[in-house]
Amino acid sequence: MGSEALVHVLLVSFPGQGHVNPLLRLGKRLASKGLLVTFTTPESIGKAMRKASNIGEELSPVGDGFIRFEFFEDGWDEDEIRRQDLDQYLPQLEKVGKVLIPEMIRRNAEQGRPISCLINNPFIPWVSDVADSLGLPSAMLWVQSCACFTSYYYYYHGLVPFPSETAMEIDVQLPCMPLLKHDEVPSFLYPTTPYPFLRRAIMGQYKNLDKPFCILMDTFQELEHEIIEYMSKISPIKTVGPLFKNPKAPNATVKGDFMKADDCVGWLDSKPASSIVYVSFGSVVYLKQDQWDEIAYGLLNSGVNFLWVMKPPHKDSGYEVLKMPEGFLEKAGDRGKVVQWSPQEQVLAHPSVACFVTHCGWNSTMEALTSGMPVVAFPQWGDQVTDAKYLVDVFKVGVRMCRGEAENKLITRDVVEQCLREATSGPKAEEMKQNSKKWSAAAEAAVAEGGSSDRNIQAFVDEVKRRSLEVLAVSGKSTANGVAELGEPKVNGELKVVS
Ligand SMILES: O=c1c(-c2ccc(O)cc2)coc2cc(O[C@@H]3O[C@H](CO)[C@@H](O)[C@H](O)[C@H]3O)cc(O)c12
Ligand SMILES: O=c1ccn([C@@H]2O[C@H](COP(=O)(O)OP(=O)(O)O)[C@@H](O)[C@H]2O)c(=O)[nH]1
Repeated sequence: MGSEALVHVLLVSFPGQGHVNPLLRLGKRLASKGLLVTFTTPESIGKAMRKASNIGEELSPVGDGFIRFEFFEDGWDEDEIRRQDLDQYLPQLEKVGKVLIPEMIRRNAEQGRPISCLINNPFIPWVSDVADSLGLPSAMLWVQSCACFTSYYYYYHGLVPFPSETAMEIDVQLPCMPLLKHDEVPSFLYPTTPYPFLRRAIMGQYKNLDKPFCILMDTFQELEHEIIEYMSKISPIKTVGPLFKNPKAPNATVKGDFMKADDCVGWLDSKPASSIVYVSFGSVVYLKQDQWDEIAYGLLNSGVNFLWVMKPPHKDSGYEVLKMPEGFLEKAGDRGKVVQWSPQEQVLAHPSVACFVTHCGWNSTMEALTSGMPVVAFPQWGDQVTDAKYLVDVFKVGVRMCRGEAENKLITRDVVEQCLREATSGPKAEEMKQNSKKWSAAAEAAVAEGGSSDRNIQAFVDEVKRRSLEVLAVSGKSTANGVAELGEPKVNGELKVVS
């Protein structure tokens, strides 16, 4: 391969699955447009990613560019339980990151790969400070909906009243959004949330919101049209989603799963079209045993086929390990399959799958919409309750099975059964399927060449390239042509291209 010069961006991710997936997908998108991308996150997760996904030391070609990985130590022992406490872990990440990320940047420059831009996702806002201190531009990838971005923005700036100790049940009206009932507002904002540390983590990002020159979002103009237009006037947002659709680089090439997906495609293949209900609550939500049992019986009683993800709890989470009800697997027989982790993108794209019982995390929401998959909404907390509202009432692709953990209500097997029936057969199911197909087509168009998200990505890449010349001119450390020299394998092997 001949010598090539590529602009180099560094992506710094918070170590959560729902954060890594969209940032890595953005990395692949940027690489496919001809950038060199280095993806970094703490080694604790790096280890899991290397084991579960096909990640090595090498540079992987993606479209016109490349992606590579470097991990950094978070300074704690492998089995440190304080990682479970974000109020302790986030300051620790900031402390070490502010030293190690500049070192990583320096090392890359010395090796002929000067970095021109930093991109982070929420919970690690100090990445913009690192960029500032080195005279580099930074951008942030927001990994939830624009509606949630707006909700947090209005809360942070105190622009409208939100539920408070004195008025818990007030509804919230934000511009260009449907009226949110008190329990449809992102639940970290309730005064009584059991997760105030997640509110603090998100608010930390808003404190630094003026630093990134651009806020990329994993949504698309046609999906949240009015609110995107409105917020664009207030904040430098650019919609680039759905990131998981990458026409130029199939996702299978580089993945960031923390757990190896169980093989279930053969089983899906063996079932009739639209006969399976896929059930998954993402990577962090963990239900209680009594609720788990009701879902199990609801699945049995409804007569559907099902693929159910039962992930093990994190060893330090304090969650009790869930069990299937006595005799459940025997009764289900070949009608059901239970896995620890699924290849969700493949599952949602599979013709045997009829609908998705989801916790409505934003990644799952975008993946379902893009795959044309109707949903049964089972939100628990955070942005999930707002996403459920949109899936059911705005996008009209879902039936609601619950309103969230705050409701503190056991959803019985009868309700589960009724929702599954409604989502898989009859006029409502048909209508949801049609709407899903419409969103899937709109999503495809947004990421296709010349579509709204594709144009935004291209504009972002052009801007990064433009700024990279400024950065290198100022730093005076430019290589002959102002960008990283690639292609000639270096003696230390760092830049060896494997194909
Ligand atoms: O990984 C975490 C951690 C965590 C804690 C300790 C530690 O050492 C490492 C990680 C804490 O809260 C989370 C919250 C999340 O909410 C999820 O965040 C997504 C992206 O914002 C949304 O789309 C979903 O709806 C929402 O459920 C997703 C996560 O991945 C995490
Ligand atoms: O069995 C599973 C469950 C989840 N996911 C992926 O994990 C991510 C979960 O993100 P989401 O925002 O939906 O939820 P979170 O885990 O952050 O609550 C999504 O990209 C899913 O496709 C997966 O690949 N296999």
